[in-house]
Amino acid sequence: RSRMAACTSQHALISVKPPRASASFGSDRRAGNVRFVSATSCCPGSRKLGLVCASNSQSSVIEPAKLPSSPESGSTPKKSSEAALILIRHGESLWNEKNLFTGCVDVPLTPKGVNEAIEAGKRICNIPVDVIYTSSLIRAQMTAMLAMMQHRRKKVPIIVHKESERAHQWSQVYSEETKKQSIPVITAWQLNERMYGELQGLNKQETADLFGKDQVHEWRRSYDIPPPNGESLEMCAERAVSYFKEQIIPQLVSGKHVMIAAHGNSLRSIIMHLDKLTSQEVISLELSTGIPMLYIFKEGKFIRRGSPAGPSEAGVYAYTKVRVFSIF
Ligand SMILES: O=C(O)[C@H](O)COP(=O)(O)O
Repeated sequence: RSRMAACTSQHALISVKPPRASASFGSDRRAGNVRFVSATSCCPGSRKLGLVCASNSQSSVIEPAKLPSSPESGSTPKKSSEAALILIRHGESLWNEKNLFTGCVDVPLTPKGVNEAIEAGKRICNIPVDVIYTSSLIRAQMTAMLAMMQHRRKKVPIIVHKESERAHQWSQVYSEETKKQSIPVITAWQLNERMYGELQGLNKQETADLFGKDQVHEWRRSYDIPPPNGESLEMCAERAVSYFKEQIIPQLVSGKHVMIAAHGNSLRSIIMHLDKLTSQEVISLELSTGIPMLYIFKEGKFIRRGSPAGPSEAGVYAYTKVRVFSIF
């Protein structure tokens, strides 16, 4: 708490309120998964500038979040001036576990990743979700599905197949009632992890030993320097943020609550856009696996609400100083 207060006064980015439900916070409570690392200490394990303090931080900045409501039934939400946007980086994959560059290689979750996805689902179980977007990669899809299994509405997430006319036709649902109990899951390659080029499959530590720590850090975190024959974050942002603007924002504008399950770098590029981070600031943005982040879309603006807390703290959310950004 005092650490956080110090952090707040130092960087003036987080507003602190005493945790109301601190007694019920579990030991794994994580305040958020957006972490800035660069200079002085903000939270244990991070080195500066907590937009939201690093995961594993005991204390959190919380405030009851006012969440948009969702109609209790019906697949078409009423037009609302507020909509929830949940972003989740997939849980740990088999190659995260082995510390291998993964990029667009389609690797499944580990048992730990499965658990992370389930825990993520518990954190968002009370937040309405009308439509889910995932990348075309299995680790993001597994995460989305496992998370939705925890949702209190118990709607069935159904992947929308549009890869061919036949796939589309053959996956039709002919009951309006059943449709109401379903959530469409739209998969899009544009949300895939950045393509890591010739680093895919290489061990991150061994690559750093071979090419030097600084070179590998530049490939992994710089904005516009691509790894050999791969995508820079800027290139990844071109497709991911364009898709977000063209396909996802219209859903939010129409009042639909959206969840996106994607990847470290495709989500970094979207967060960079939402939070108007500079190409310097995004270097220090790290996302943990399996921790959801909540934004409220209201009147054309995104309000960052941090990371929803676990189920024992229903109604209490990690909260960062509200930064409002207009998309228009
Ligand atoms: O593709 C990968 O290897 C990871 O998902 C993200 O890796 P990074 O943290 O090295 O960008």
